Amino acid sequence: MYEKYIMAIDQGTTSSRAIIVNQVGQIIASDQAEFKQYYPQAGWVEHDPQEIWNNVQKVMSGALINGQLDPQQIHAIGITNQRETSLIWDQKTGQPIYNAIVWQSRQTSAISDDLLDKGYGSFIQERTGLIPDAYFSATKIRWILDHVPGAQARAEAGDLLFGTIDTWLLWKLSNGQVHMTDYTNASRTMLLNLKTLDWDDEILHLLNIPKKILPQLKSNSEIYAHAQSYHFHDHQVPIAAMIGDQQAALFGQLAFEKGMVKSTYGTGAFIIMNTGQEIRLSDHQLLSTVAYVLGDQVTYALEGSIFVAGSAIQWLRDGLNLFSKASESEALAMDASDQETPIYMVPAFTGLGAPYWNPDVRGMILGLSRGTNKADLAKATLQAIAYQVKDVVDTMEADAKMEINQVRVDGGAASNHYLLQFQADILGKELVQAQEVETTALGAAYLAGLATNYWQSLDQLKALLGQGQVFQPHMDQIQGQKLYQGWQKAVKAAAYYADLCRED
Ligand SMILES: Nc1ncnc2c1ncn2[C@@H]1O[C@H](COP(=O)(O)OP(=O)(O)O)[C@@H](O)[C@H]1O
Ligand SMILES: O=P(O)(O)OC[C@H](O)CO
Repeated sequence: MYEKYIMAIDQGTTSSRAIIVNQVGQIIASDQAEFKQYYPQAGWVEHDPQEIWNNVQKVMSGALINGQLDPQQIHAIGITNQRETSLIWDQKTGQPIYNAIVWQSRQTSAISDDLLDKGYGSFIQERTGLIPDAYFSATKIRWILDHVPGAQARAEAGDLLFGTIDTWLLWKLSNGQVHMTDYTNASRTMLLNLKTLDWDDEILHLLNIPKKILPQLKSNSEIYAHAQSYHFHDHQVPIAAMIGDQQAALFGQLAFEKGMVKSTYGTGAFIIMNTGQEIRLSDHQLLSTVAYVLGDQVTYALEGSIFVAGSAIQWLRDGLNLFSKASESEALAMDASDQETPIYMVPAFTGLGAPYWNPDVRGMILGLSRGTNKADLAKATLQAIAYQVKDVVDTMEADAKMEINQVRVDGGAASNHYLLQFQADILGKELVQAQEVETTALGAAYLAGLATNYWQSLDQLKALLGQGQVFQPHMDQIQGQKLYQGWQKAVKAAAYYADLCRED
């Protein structure tokens, strides 16, 4: 008898991955492929949904080929995805009526500004746990229905379907048979009522979004459908997990206990604290969200979302051509000499997310001198990622009224040891790197395995994953405080400049 495996699809902002995991939690094969980013106007970011689907099929095949596996060896599939990114398609033809509007895109900010101007901020936060912003799906849906001729009428007639990327992939994988989402992705739409765990009729009414375009709500670990894609021929492979990628990373980090915190460093950085069965509404502009739903038990979380982290390193690489690989930033930063007046980079390319939520701020570099070189810029950029995470972790401690002793870290940029050491130093906290870098995909694999009896319990999962490198804080506290105060001044300067521009 063949050995059986779980396949997890991780559809991220810049690339898609497929991994194949064995019973002891090891990744035995994987594949990854980047896909195109569309920037139709300044501040807009879009993806082609068909290209995403092709890209996902390619990595599914690639992982099977790389592992030299027979598709029949796949026991179940889990899906995890970039969250909030939204698309609408025609239910009969399956054709998207517009590109997917990506989470980072600011093209819908007039709609969220309008909600705030009309005083709906706290109403929406109480219902959904979110601060009205272009980041979330609701404004993206409204924008597509407004901008595609005839779309509102077609939506009202029940001809159109909305989905985040989990929903789109499930719909494609099931050959258009099921239209479902999970509670974590739904909790990022700004349409889910966190208490009732149902779509919120009043918010739908406020935004004039017809309920019939929304998918059915499901837990994170159950069989939704069987894959009909060509990979599996007639073999019935259950699709048994869907979960937003940041929640998947929390699950993949095995952060099942209340108070546990993870920070993922990818395109953006996302810090999540497990708050157990309690919805903790933030007093400081963090988000309350669903961490995961297993059976009928809901676990909630507090989240700080930072829009630009690893993508600032990408900008140094592709925008400024300072180096050819993101990983080179590590050696460069280590080479940079300490300056009396440190250089600060505020990477607010698409505004600032948590805890500032200032969509108008743009990037700024302060403290340049004639001697500034690319090593200094690499260092300032990596430090900026760490400062933004500190902004969120400090806020999270204030909100949760508890001290966070340890942060579990993962994501592409978490392979940068300069970043992690500086992060531990500036937080004054221990960081624990995941032993397996693909924690996001592992989270989805674990959930698919739990739904299909591949694994039996959370305790069994805990035994699968060892811990990676630990980073302890070494920096003198006074020095750390001084550096961080400089960062806070730099953010104020960037916000002040945005205010001045607004007055013009
Ligand atoms: N060694 C590194 N140092 C700093 N940044 C890195 C490093 N490796 C990757 N990155 C950054 O991490 C991001 C990729 O991480 P990943 O987790 O794959 O992101 P995503 O899931 O958002 O597509 C890119 O923005 C890249 O610039
Ligand atoms: O694809 P990532 O890893 O950049 O994650 C994107 C987040 O889910 C956006 O909220």
